[in-house]
Amino acid sequence: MSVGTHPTFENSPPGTVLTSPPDGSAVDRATGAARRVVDALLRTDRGNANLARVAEELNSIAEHLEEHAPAVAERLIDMWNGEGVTRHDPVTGPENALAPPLVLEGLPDGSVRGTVTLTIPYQGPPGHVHGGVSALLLDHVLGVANAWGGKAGMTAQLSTRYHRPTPLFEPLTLTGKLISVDGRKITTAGDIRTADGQVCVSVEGLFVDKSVPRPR
Ligand SMILES: CCCCCCCC(=O)SCCNC(=O)CCNC(=O)[C@H](O)C(C)(C)COP(=O)(O)OP(=O)(O)OC[C@H]1O[C@@H](n2cnc3c(N)ncnc32)[C@H](O)[C@@H]1OP(=O)(O)O
Repeated sequence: MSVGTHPTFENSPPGTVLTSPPDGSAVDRATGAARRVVDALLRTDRGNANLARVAEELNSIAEHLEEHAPAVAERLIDMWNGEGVTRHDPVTGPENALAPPLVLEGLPDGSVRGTVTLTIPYQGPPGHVHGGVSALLLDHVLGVANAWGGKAGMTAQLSTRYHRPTPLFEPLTLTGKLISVDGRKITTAGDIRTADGQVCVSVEGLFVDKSVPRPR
């Protein structure tokens, strides 16, 4: 799949931001607030006497948003309108409260890199990141690395090795790089490291040059 107007390491300066950073718009600020709510709900005292009222208020906010939501088909067209850098995906999307969100930059050697600190909503083992969350983040990082490398595709296989538990509450650096292209098959590798360089998770992905058509 051609990467169209996507920046690549051959046509763009090092440090090019490859994801959509939060831009201070109302939707980004609302999404940031929703992330705080998810985190705070997990942290607040279970006996917090105001939780019944919190439930009522959050349901009222959800009803307001639903009342203003166009048909899903229409929203999907709108979401996929543009140059292809998404604002809604669950890893980098500033409009998606499930996304940490991770910001990725392109490096001159063809790799991509981003740093993120994950908190309780992403917990698996006590005090550490859920393995599925690590795989989700790395799958996306590899996808962005493919685009930066000049050849995008869909994940066919993601082989994940968990070297040591990945800590919450500390900056983690995620990297990915397109390694080779063989016909329609793209091999890409990446990892998650702690600030002192310890590898917690490494992945190798096989991507196949194919895409799902954008909604119109
Ligand atoms: C910038 C945004 C970043 C976003 C990153 C997010 C990435 C994603 O999450 S993508 C979503 C998850 N992935 C999917 O849903 C993919 C679902 N699967 C499919 O659509 C297809 O099966 C797909 C694309 C993997 C293969 O497509 P298809 O056209 O059927 O390929 P096919 O002709 O069978 O195979 C092509 C080659 O790949 C190989 N291959 C295909 N699948 C696999 C596999 N799972 N394991 C090993 N080899 C495979 C085949 O053997 C073949 O090799 P060769 O050319 O040497 O004979």
